Amino acid sequence: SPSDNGSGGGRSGALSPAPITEDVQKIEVNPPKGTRDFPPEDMRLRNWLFNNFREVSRLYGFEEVDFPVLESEALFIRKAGEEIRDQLYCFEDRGNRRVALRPELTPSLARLVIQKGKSLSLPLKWFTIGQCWRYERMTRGRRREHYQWNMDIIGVDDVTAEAELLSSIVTFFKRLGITAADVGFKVSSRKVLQEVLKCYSIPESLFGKVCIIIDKIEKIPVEDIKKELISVGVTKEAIEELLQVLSMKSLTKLEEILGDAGEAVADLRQLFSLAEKFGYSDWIQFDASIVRGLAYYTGIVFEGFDRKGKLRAVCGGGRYDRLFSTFGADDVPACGFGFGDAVIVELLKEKGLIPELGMQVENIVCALDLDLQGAAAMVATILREKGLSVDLVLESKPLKWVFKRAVRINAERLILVGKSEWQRGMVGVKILSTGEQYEVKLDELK
Ligand SMILES: Nc1ccc(Br)nc1
Repeated sequence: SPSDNGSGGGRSGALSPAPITEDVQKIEVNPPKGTRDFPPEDMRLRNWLFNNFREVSRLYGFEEVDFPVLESEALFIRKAGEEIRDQLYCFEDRGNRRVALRPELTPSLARLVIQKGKSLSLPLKWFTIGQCWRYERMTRGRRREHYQWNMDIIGVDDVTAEAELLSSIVTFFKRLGITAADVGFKVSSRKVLQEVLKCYSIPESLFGKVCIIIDKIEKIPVEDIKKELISVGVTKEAIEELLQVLSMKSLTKLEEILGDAGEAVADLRQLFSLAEKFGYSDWIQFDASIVRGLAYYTGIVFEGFDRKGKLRAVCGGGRYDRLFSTFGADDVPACGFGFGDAVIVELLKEKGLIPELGMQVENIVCALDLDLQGAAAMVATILREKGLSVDLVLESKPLKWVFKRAVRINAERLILVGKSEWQRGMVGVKILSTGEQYEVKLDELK
C-alpha cells in the first residue's frame, strides 16, 4: 500500500487557519444577501434543469443567444410603474455611465435584434438562459438573483407563435414528470383591457399603467386598485366595467360583453383551437384577470401556476408587438416567455420529482508506490484519450483512503498501478460494484 505520509487519512492537508494579522482579514464566506452559491450537488441539479431547457429549445428548433448581465440602465427605464423598475439593480460605473444588472432578458434580446437589423431573416426563434437581478429590500428575505430560461419568436404576428411557445413549456413539464394535474396555464389577452378602455375612451397612453395596476389585483385590496386607476385617469364607470370583465373565466361570456368583432376574443379562440391540435388543452384555461406585470405586453399573456396554489407563478410570457418602437426602431411582432429556476425546483420538491444526480466518474487511478506517480499519470492520460473520466489520486495515500474516495465519487473502476504489474506492462483493475478484480495489459485497457 502506498506509504503513509502521516496525514492519517482524515481531512488530510487541512490547514490550521492563518494567524489574523493586520493584513489578513477574515472574509465573509457566504455569498452576498439574496444570492446563491452552487456547490457540486446543487450545480448538478441546475445543470440537469438547464439541460432540459436546452433540449426542449432544440426540439423546437430554437437557436441559443446570450447577452451581458450588465446593460445600460436605459434599457429598463419604463414609466409604467413596474415593480421591475422599482427594484432595478443599477449604479453608475467608473465611466459615469448609468448601468444595471439586467432584471429580465427580453430588452437585451430586442437590443440585439435591432443591432443585427436587416442581416437577420425572420422569423427568429431564439432562446437563452441567463441570470437576472433585482435589488429588493432584504426585509422580505427574497432572492436577488435567479436564472431565467427565455424563448422568443420574433417576426410572427399570428397566435400560432404563442401556441408554439406554450407547447414548448408543456413539453418541458412533461419531460420532468409534471402533468396537467400539477400545473396549468392561465391565459388571457391584453386586448381585452384595450377594448374595454377604448369603449370608455380611455387614452391608449394609459394602457401600460393600467395593466401594471391591474396586475396587482391578486396582491392588494380591490379598493386600492380602484384608487390607483382613478389616480391615473380611469373613470369610475370604466373601472367597474374593467373589474367585471377581469373576473371572467369564460370566453363565451367575454364574447357576450365584448362582441365577436374584436381581436381579443378571436385571438383567444384561435389559441384554444390550436391547443387542441398541439394536445395541451388540459393545461390551459381562460382567465381574464391575467395581465402580467411587464408594461410592454400587447396581446396574449399567460402564466404557469401550480394547481395547489402554494407557489408563485412558475413561468410567464406573452406578446409584445410594440417593444421595438420604444427603443426607437421599427416595430416587429414578437412574443416570448421567461421561466425561472427557483419556483420550478420548489414544485419538483413538492411532487417528489427531484432526480438522484450523484457524482459519477468511470475510473479512479492510484499509484501504489511513490515513484509510480508518473506511470499513474500515463494510465490516466491513456484512459482520458479514450474518452473515459479519471480521478487521478494526486498524492501518496493509504489504500483505505483511496477506497473511501472511490465510493464517495461513485467511481466504477479502481485502477491500481503497482511496481510488479507495471514491470510486466500490466495494471490492476477492480470493479467496485462487484468486487471483481483482474490485471490487464496497459494497451488493452479500455
Ligand atoms: N426580475 C427578477 C430578477 C430577479 C429575481 Br430573484 N426575480 C425577478
